[in-house]
Amino acid sequence: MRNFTLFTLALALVVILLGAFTRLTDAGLGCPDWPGCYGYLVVPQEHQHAIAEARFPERPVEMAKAWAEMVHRYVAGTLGLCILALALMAWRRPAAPKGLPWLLVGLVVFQAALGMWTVTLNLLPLVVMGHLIGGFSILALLFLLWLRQSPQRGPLPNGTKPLGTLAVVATGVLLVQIMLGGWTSANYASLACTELPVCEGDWASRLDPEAAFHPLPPPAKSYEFGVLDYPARMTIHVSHRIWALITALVLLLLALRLWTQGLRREALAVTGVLMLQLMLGIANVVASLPLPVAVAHNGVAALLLLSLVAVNYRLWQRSRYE
Ligand code: HEM
Repeated sequence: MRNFTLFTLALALVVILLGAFTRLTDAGLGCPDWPGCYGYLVVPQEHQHAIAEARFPERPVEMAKAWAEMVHRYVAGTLGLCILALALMAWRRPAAPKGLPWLLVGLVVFQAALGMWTVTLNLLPLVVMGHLIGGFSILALLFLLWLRQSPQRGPLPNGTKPLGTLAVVATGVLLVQIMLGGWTSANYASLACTELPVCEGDWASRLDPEAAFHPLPPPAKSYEFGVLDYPARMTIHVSHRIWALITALVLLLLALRLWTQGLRREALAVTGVLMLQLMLGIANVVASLPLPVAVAHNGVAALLLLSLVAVNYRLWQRSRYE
């Protein structure tokens, strides 16, 4: 079951990367219906285009986008089945964790509903960001499930006790940063500031937090390419940058404390992945969001979250020795 959990974890990472690819290639509405594609089980063939376009006249078939969307759905469906299989395996094994696999089943069902609403609500930013967070939560919990089946590591060095709280705070700070990233992407605010390190123009006097963080944007037929005006998008972008600074400081403090307490492997993992993520974020801005960089920025955010799950697990597992 441990190996199958690892396989499912890897599959979840693939689904997250496919989701980022779909979002970043503007293929989220590549199939305007759900769960089918223009009413078909697979992407409509050339000879079916006329019928497909009669069903959805406002959305001519674009094969590349439809394929991106459907591949994401098929692989996500496979992930859902693997999670269900994990829950059934755990149920039959007396020593296996029981609650976590079924929590994952519930989450993956909700995630499928969010995937449906992403399409039916025409990329409403709250749903798009929620779908991203759902994916990250599934990944983090699968990793936790794998850790719980892994051999126990030795007792912690003395003095690491207070680090547990710092690790939880750092995870909270990182989650806010991931949400802000998802909000940046879902509101098409990625290119609202093009200069570094500070946004161009009189940005500070034009901030509009109310419009930027209102959960529901002004009603629109579709939210593809964003509906917020420039000050709101710029505010979202700037917030993601400023919170990145706070995240970096908190995570570096955690890494420093881990290092001095002898947990060097954990300290190096957090620092290394954080540095990579910051470089990818900066490259996003400098090079105007190249697709591979933007997809990698999403994937490395997921890895950063996993590094903190590992740190928390290590620090809090001490209760088993006490
Ligand atoms: C700890 C640091 C950071 C984390 C965890 C993080 C995380 C994220 C996440 C999860 C997304 C959403 C990606 C998606 O929807 O596919 C995102 C988007 C973005 N991030 Fe970051 N980020 C960090 C730092 C930065 C920095 C320092 C910059 C620039 C200076 C930056 C620029 C961007 C941009 C432009 C986007 C939008 C890309 C898009 O449209 O997909 N990020 N970030």
